[in-house]
Amino acid sequence: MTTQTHGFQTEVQQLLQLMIHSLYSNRDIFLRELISNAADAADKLRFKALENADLYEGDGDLKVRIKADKDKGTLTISDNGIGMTESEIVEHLGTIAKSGTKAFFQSLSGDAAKDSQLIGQFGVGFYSAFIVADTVEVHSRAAGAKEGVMWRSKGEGTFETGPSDKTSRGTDIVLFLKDDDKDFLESYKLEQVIHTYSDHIGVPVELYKEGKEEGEDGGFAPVNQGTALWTKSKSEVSDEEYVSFYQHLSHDFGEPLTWSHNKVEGKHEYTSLLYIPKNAPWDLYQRERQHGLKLYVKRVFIMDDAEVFLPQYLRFVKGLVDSADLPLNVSREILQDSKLTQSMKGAISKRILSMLEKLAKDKPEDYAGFWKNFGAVLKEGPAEDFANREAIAGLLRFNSTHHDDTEHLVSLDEYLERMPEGQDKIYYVVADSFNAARFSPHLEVLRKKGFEVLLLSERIDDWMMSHLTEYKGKPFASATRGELDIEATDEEKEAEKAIEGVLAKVKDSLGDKVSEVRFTHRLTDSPACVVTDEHGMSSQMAKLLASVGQAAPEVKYIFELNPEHPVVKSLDGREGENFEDAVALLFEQALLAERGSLEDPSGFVKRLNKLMLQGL
Ligand SMILES: Nc1ncnc2c1ncn2[C@@H]1O[C@H](COP(=O)(O)OP(=O)(O)OP(=O)(O)O)[C@@H](O)[C@H]1O
Repeated sequence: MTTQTHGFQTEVQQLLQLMIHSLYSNRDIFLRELISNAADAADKLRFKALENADLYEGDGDLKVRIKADKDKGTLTISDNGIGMTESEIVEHLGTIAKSGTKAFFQSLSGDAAKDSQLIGQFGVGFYSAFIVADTVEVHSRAAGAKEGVMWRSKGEGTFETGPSDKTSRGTDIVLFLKDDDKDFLESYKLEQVIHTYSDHIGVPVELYKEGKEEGEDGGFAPVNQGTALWTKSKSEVSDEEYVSFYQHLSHDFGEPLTWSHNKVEGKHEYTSLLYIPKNAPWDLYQRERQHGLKLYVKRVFIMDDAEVFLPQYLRFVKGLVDSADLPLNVSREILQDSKLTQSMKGAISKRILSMLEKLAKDKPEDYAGFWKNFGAVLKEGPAEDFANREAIAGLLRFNSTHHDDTEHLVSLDEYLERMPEGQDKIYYVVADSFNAARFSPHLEVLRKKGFEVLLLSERIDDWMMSHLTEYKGKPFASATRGELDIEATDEEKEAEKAIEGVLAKVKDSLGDKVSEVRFTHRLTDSPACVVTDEHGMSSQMAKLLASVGQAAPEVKYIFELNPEHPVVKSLDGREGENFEDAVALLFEQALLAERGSLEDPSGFVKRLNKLMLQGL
């Protein structure tokens, strides 16, 4: 083997120039790239050795070793993986073997900030060594080869190759660090970076410890554990290990409620490890809060908080995904546009929902705890995740007229199970508080018929219900919106007939304040109520909009009268001011029950006092 000088492919020269300037603020990544290459070299050897175990040459204990030499100012990253032959080293470390490389370089703008982003996405690989080194020397001996090969470059257009005296299998990458980057000779710095990037990669990473006796381990001590926990099969991992891994992953001191560990094979290949925490983090409702899964690609850590794998309404989930299909240099931007990520997100969402279903079924008490902490977040689900609406609905919990207290919650399945014959809808009411919902006049007839009504009073509820149309084939029906579709009895019809003329007079009296006046059968004890149109804006939605400072159109109510109520019946005989006052009072009490407040409370009080005086 002779010593030779080679020119880098034009694109490599461009990459080197751009990268050194634009990636300096992320200089740590060189270590990730080189460790990841070393781990890949181990993986490749393992794969080849499946067919030819001789390639191990008696050394199957694959690892990565990192040694800093302060006297020489060098940092060496060594592996005993597959190694490279002379022709391989010239090809791999002299060119960029990626399709679209030319077009990529043409797309660069010359603006360092923009380009650094693009270069980061492109992937810098081995060449990132030049971010911190002014000279890089590689010594490699390929598995099965007799001779070693040397590669050396200053990263300026050319590189040299020649014989190397390396006899052991694998590759040593020797970085002659620039003066400004000598901090990478310090073990604390190395340990920190190695921990961040390779804590759970499948190959042990060892660091040379100064002053440690050079025994059998040659002075090296492990920095990472060398086994990616999620790569083990479920049966190999104990509950304690899952819990401690959760704590490591989430920085949560507590224990998770449950977890799910899955290897997916087939069209896409990935492993996911997903945890449901027991406690909500303090910033769960802060919009700018980071959330997402840790992303690994082939066991190499890529990024924290990869939010693309989790919908917002499942943002409390902690965990990781390890993909075999994504490229190592994948960026957030690429993930965002990738079909693969979208399909993984879909599958992961389903997985989490079924994990919650299982928890609800097997450990209802734990599920109740989960609901208390995260229920309000899950309620965002029907609006965000159309495809999984039914599954999400099945996980929702409600107060209902069945228990008539705030303590007991019911699921939709329980509701359906109890549904009496003749009932074909799931009735609910949304009000400002539990009691306002519970005592809402709109429920009177439903209660009388023995129909259960879900009582909702959280801010998000009205918005959530507007995204739920049915569950297991049964439509949802708001007790306060639209018609109730409950057939009137003969007596009710007669009562209506008797005071038919009243409707038009009441409408005249109220004018624009209401959109319509009609008789209703939803009331038994109350004389009147207001309802909103099936498609119109509800009181709660209007309040929600107002609370976030948005202009809400005025809610136009339909005023409904109970034809069997004596006060309503009495309208027929009233005239003039007496009639006007009675109508106004009926309307105002209906508004009070619906909204809890009036626009003109003093007018209401005056009318009420007048009525009391008459009664004295
Ligand atoms: N430690 C090593 N042992 C054996 N081969 C190596 C080693 N480091 C690099 N190589 C070879 O050099 C090639 C180029 O490495 P480089 O890091 O530039 O790109 P890559 O690993 O293919 O892609 P990327 O890093 O963008 O995922 C590798 O594909 C591999 O064949």
